[in-house]
Amino acid sequence: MSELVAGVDSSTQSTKVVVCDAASGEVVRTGQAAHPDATEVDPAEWWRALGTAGDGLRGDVAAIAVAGQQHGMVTVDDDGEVVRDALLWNDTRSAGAADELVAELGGGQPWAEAVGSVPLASFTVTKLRWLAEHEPDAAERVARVLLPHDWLTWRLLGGRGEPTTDRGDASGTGYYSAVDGAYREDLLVRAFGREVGLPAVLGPAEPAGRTADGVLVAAGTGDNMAAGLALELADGDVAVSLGTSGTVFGVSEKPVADGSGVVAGFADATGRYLPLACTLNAARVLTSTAAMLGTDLDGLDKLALSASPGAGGLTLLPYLDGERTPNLPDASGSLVGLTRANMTPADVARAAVEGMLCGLAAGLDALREHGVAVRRVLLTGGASRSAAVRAIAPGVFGTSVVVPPEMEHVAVGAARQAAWALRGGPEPPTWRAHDDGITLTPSPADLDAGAGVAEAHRTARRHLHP
Ligand SMILES: Nc1ncnc2c1ncn2[C@@H]1O[C@H](COP(=O)(O)OP(=O)(O)O)[C@@H](O)[C@H]1O
Ligand SMILES: O=C(CO)[C@@H](O)[C@H](O)COP(=O)(O)O
Repeated sequence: MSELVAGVDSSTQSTKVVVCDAASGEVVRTGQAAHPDATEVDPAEWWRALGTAGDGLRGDVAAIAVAGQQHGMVTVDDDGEVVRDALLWNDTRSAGAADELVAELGGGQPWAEAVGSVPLASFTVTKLRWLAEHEPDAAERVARVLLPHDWLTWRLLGGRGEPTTDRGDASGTGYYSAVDGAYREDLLVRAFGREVGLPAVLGPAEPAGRTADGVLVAAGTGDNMAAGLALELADGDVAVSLGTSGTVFGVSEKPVADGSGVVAGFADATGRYLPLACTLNAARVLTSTAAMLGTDLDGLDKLALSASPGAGGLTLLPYLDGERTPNLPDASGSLVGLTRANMTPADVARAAVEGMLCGLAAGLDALREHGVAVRRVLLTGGASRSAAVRAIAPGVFGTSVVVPPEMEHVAVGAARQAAWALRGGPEPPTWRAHDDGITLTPSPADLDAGAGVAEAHRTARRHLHP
């Protein structure tokens, strides 16, 4: 056994920690702790969760990296104290600020060209505008703005020195150009009204420092970027992550600049780009539907799989928490096409799984339109464990779906980055010794049914949200 490295996934619902062999990537132990269920959270809760999930980290780990939920606004004052609870990526209160900022620059395309993405309510830059407008006293006290992974990385270093970030997570702020490798402080000032301290952007294998115990702390990154590192995405591979958010992303050598805002032009954690489409409603559509039907997730799977494709004509637009793609922050969900025949637990369960997947299929189409090759989809995130998701996804996505071996990909990607920082060199260590997982290939009947389901979803969406 070579040295050990730790990877942290501080995502929306929980913190997961994995400890891996630095040479092979073999996972030797894991831990997990829940986060509060809210869209604004005291960052101290993440630190507490890291302490619980990482219990046992001490002593034998040579390096660590933190991957965090993207976009969250963590504000700190001159003493390094948190000014207010962090506003998370799924907090939509800054939707009005997003509209203002887009209008001020003359539309989405100038933003996409400046920083890769059109700022929607998720993006940090819109949260800063909201803070300046709605909480001027708090805004006054802000000395620095950090992302969740930046703040946790800084805490690991004891709050000493200047905070750091990486190109991947910085690309989700709305005030960093991954193409130029530079902050667009003019856009931050436009949003917030004044300058504010920003973390230094580290290179992919550049360490942030060492903990008081001498553990090397790598740059860290955003959670989707870390999943990309773990999945070792190659040309033609597209990841679909089904966590709190649903994300669809691939890795590309060239940046995208989608002025419609559907595809965000993020950077990855290796120096390339990570075009990504994101929905606000993924795994929790299934938990909420299961709860409504008085069953658990296994029960929901059984019900969904007992119904026919298309759920007897029932379509769920699952905008339960508003929606980001399409940009409908104030939307609510709709069940369309109810009849006496399909008003059954089985059809409702099926419509929930199909509706969630259709949002991601639309993201997949948008990625294709922006030149991302889609030869197969790799499933990750909590809801990728669902038997119904695995059965229905190949038809709805219209392509082969790979279910990689069970592991926490975000945390493993962070661990791989930690191993890279430890070893150095131009490329991360090769960890793909493990097998590729299960490949699910859609039959012609699955493809037909999936196309019908996606069309019904599009029709319902056009009708209800023209
Ligand atoms: N077998 C399953 N079927 C459906 N959903 C599942 C299953 N197992 C876990 N989940 C869901 O996955 C979600 C957690 O996934 P995760 O990727 O960790 O989310 P996040 O990164 O947003 O915190 C939870 O909502 C949980 O209910
Ligand atoms: O905002 C995005 C992507 O742009 C989200 O994907 C967040 O990064 C949160 O991820 P999960 O906690 O849902 O995995």
